[in-house]
Amino acid sequence: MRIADIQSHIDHELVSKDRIEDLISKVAAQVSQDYAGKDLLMVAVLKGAINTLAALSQAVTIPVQLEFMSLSSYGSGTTSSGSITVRKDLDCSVRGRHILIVEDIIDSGRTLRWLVDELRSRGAASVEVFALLDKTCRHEVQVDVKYPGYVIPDEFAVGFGLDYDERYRNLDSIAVLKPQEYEHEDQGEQS
Ligand SMILES: O=P(O)(O)OC[C@H]1O[C@H](OP(=O)(O)OP(=O)(O)O)[C@H](O)[C@@H]1O
Ligand code: HPA
Ligand SMILES: [Mg+2]
Repeated sequence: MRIADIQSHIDHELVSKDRIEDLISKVAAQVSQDYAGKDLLMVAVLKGAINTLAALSQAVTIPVQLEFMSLSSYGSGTTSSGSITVRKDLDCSVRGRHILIVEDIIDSGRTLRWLVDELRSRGAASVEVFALLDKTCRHEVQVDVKYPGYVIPDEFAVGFGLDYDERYRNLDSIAVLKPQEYEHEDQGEQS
């Protein structure tokens, strides 16, 4: 789905499809070089990272293993609940493995902080991060990112895996919705 298909819902584009592809191909080249000859396990944080993982894993030139963990803290709103829910854990042990966490966005940083600490405590040999988007102005905790993505402003983004209330994940670029699209949000609800 493109912005033109849902134009009446979209306020503005933040990152075009071309810029997403450009960044992912550069990161893929670097990852292929950095992990050449190593046994790399890419861990995608579902659901948001689904598109980023698909694109990155196809663009690398080395064999990698793909695993998934489903974490949630936003639910149906635009603010973090502050607590991470594990909806699905990994199917394999990470002990002694080189891990690249693949994320769609760093906002407060809490999801990644939790996951990096968790994988290290499970005995991973190394844990690095690629996140397609980064709202640096909203970080509440510190996270080291080896492969940085695009810095975006403090606006709630959708597309390329990112949702608002489970919608818009299948948009092929990153955009901000019109204000009225967010208006049904219950301000009292922790999502
Ligand atoms: O830096 P943070 O403030 O922790 O926010 C980032 C996380 O929030 C979103 O996940 P969400 O909880 O919406 O789950 P989803 O990926 O299934 O949409 C996003 O996909 C990241 O995983
Ligand atoms: O801007 C965002 N969009 C979608 N999901 C998110 N999770 C944290 N920040 C965001
Ligand atoms: Mg979400």
